[in-house]
Amino acid sequence: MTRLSVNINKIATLRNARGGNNPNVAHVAQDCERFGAQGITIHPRPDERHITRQDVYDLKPLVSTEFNIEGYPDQRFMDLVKEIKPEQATLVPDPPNVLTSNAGWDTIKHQSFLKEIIAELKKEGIRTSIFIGTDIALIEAAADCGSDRVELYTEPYAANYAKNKSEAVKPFVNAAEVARKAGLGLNAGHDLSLENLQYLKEQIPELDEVSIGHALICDALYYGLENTIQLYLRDLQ
Ligand SMILES: CC(=O)[C@@H](O)[C@H](O)COP(=O)(O)O
Ligand SMILES: NCC(=O)COP(=O)(O)O
Repeated sequence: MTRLSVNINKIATLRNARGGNNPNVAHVAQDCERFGAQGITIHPRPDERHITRQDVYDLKPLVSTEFNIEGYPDQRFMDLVKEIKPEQATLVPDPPNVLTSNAGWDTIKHQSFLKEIIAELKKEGIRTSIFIGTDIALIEAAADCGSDRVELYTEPYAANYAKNKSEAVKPFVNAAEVARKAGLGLNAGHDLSLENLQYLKEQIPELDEVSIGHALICDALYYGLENTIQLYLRDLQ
């Protein structure tokens, strides 16, 4: 079964736009779970452009499925994650000012750093995932870092899907095979949508989890949040 983890960053973006508490991020997270989401993902960035530190504390006691916290593992992130103890921490190589995540880790260049971080998180009982591209050597190096899982950065797949979906998915199918052989669990995320999700799942049925935010929240403006979550779950059958 591939779990759908709904990334609620954009709910916080809308809330922050007016400075109040509408939409209520914690209530939306609970509703996402009630509508069938099998996880909640957040990415508390240093500038708090969407998810704030307080949101993380507010969400912790309420998330009843799987809580996945993404971010660059600086001291701020590590202290927060070790205190909150989510089911999963996803390590993302984002610099503070990046518009959105736009690359995976160089797990060869940063191997000693990542090994240390992952050991620290696993000591707390937190499952680890490394956000990564489809480079075979880097995926093998992710296993050497001791990570439980990798999350395939799927923006290149989404960007090329309309042009030629079979070509777009090939690197990801290969990467999934290498991850499996290396004993890594397999997540995927970034720019997944109702256009491209079903084909990805058909080509990589062994996916453990997809985390989806931007497109899903945009779809919810038209279909409603409950219907939208059901549509994404349908595409993961
Ligand atoms: C790691 C990943 O692909 C997403 O969590 C992405 O970081 C979303 O971040 P924004 O919602 O800030 O674009
Ligand atoms: N890890 C990917 C994620 O959480 C959501 O990415 P997106 O769907 O907002 O592009």
